[in-house]
Amino acid sequence: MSTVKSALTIAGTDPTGGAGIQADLKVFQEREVFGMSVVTSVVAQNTEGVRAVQHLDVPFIEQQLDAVLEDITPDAIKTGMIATVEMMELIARKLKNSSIPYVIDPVMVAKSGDSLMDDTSRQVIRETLIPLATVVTPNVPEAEILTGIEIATQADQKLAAKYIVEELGAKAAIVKGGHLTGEETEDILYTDGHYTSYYSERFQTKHTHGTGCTFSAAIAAELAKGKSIEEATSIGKEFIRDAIQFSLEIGKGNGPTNAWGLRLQGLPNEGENVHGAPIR
Ligand SMILES: Nc1ncnc2c1ncn2[C@@H]1O[C@H](COP(=O)(O)OP(=O)(O)O)[C@@H](O)[C@H]1O
Ligand SMILES: Cc1ncc(COP(=O)(O)O)c(N)n1
Repeated sequence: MSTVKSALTIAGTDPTGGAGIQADLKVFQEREVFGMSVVTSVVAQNTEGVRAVQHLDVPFIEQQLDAVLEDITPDAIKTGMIATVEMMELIARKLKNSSIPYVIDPVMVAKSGDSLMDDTSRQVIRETLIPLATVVTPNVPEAEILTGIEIATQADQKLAAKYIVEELGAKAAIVKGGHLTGEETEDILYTDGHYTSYYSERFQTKHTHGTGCTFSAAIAAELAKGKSIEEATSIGKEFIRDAIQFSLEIGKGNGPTNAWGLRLQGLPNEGENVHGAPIR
């Protein structure tokens, strides 16, 4: 029996590699979890914005899902961009009786401001997918849409996280604080009647393309390894912190997070490479 853990992402694409499926797979690899993917929508986007979107036919998404699930049982599943009600219904049907840890990043709008989910789907995700989730990881605007609560403070973040669990039926919710202000970022987890805050310094950088994808994929990878929700969130927070600290100046717009940031934590001394070996 293989002891290798695997994780499946069901999401949209980013041909520049910074967000969506491509980002998720890089994170899974970094966390040493075997990454698998089912594409929902193909997105013509880059670090500057979204140019066009093509949704795949739902029966074809189902064929991809069946091809994976009839062969390999993932140890965790993550969904990202699920743009239509029909896609949500399909995924809900497939995951209804599953006990596989399931992370929902309820992707609604790209960093560039382009919409990745239509208005009806923003409401329907509350009834179809959220109740099946082990963890939901909304940013502030997404949490506002899911809960109807305006979020400006830590107390509002808490209310929203609790609402997603107690009213919408997820096992846990993390309302992320990236869109708020302050010297620190605070992400607030609510599960089993308790709140836990996860902090990091706030980096002054515009290179934050794919932060949400990176964070939720790291959490999914850790859940795949059997970590608790709290442990997985803690590792996810460390992972995204370093991925943002060492984010990449690639492209003309908002550059991507760096999935190998964690490996650069101890910056090399001058004249050494990142592994401490002398540069010749
Ligand atoms: N400038 C920043 N410095 C440090 N961490 C950040 C920064 N911006 C976002 N984060 C963190 O990245 C993760 C995703 O952030 P957020 O911007 O809230 O969501 P999204 O990427 O989905 O819009 C969270 O853990 C958040 O706290
Ligand atoms: C296919 C896809 N999924 C998600 C995002 C969100 O990215 P971000 O994490 O920057 O909000 C994106 N731009 N494209």
